Amino acid sequence: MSTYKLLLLPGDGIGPEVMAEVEKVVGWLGKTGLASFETEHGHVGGSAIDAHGKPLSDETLARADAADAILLGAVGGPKWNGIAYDLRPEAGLLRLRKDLGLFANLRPAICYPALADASALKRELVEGLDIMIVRELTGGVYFGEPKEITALPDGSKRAVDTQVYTTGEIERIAHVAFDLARKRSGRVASAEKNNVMKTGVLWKEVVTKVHAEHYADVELEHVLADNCAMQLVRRPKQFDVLVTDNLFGDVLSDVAAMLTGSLGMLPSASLGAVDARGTRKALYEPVHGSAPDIAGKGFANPIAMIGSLAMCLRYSFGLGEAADLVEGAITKALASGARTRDIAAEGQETISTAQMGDAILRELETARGV
Ligand SMILES: NC(=O)c1ccc[n+]([C@@H]2O[C@H](COP(=O)([O-])OP(=O)(O)OC[C@H]3O[C@@H](n4cnc5c(N)ncnc54)[C@H](O)[C@@H]3O)[C@@H](O)[C@H]2O)c1
Ligand SMILES: CC(C)[C@H](C(=O)O)[C@@H](O)C(=O)O
Ligand SMILES: [Mg+2]
Repeated sequence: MSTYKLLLLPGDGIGPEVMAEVEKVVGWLGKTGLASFETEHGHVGGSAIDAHGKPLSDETLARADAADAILLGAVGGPKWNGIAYDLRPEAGLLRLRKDLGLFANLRPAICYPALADASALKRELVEGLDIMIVRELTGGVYFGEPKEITALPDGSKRAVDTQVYTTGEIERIAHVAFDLARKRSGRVASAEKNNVMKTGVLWKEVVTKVHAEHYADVELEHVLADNCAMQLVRRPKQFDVLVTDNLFGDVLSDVAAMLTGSLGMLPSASLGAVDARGTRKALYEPVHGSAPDIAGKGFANPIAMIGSLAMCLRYSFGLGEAADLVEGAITKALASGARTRDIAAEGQETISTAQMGDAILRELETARGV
């Protein structure tokens, strides 16, 4: 069996707390022989600023580049609020995404059966919900130049962010979305704002062309991003694969999270292009952030982080059965009533981050007959 090199970057706030639970699962997979890992740890974000004076050291970037996959907790927090823009914790994560070419961010929003009543919406609107948001991750307004704040003669300031997309950037994310749709329900919705943005005009044009030339068997719908946000809340099950740009994808995935019960439920995979050897760079992280409001209290939900490991098993290592096992254990732990605070109904008993990790481990052991 291959041994996979995993770089663990816990980061800040609740990042290390949820990473500790994923490490239990990584250890269990190794012990049972379902997968073999060599793990190493590194710093990113605020923890890297504290350790090396910058949010991502060249050495950590080199180790990330050499790893078979990266698991990341979360970055950021009030401790680093006053720091210069390019040195903030979030800049470390953005550099990792950009320098490793992780352009395709998959953010599945699945409503687990036991959580249909924990959703922000009525049960019938979310029961069976399974949306795959495909977010472009290395372009758009996050990286476009110029990006600056300049002083004006009257003493006030002018801030500029630039949204840029090229045909090639849109084509490759469109292919990811259409290929995924073929394995799912065969439907793609593409969200942009071609009514006010040139990048939206190009986005729609390129997605339409890729569809016509290669994916006539897939159903394509174009939707304006603001309407898309509303539709996600009005009738979310109309969507299957939802492809969109970097900024809209960031916002729409947080909206989708609340359909599943909590931001603590959404995992993600950030994938690069497939190389000649058939491998690709990949980073797996929860959609949520460092949650400073609950950090250190021991009640963060580790499911988004553990679900991100399941995505890693599936997308980086082709270990679909192990991924199913982990996702099945999450489903069963929830079905047995395990609830961190964010997904508990009023009056329902809650458990800690570590107890949720243990509940998932117990279900893994039961499933393997250990
Ligand atoms: N990928 C990342 O590392 C990432 C993602 C988003 C935000 N951030 C950063 O995190 C910091 C805090 O941002 P924020 O507060 O706007 O967003 P956040 O995602 O950290 O938290 C938003 C809300 O969701 C709750 N929440 C998040 N994850 C949870 C979990 N696993 N279990 C239970 N509750 C959870 C938090 O308690 C908070 O109330 C900022 O510095 C931001 O830039 C980082
Ligand atoms: C922390 C921040 C840079 C990041 C983003 O905006 O992409 C986060 O919100 C996310 O969703 O991963
Ligand atoms: Mg976000």
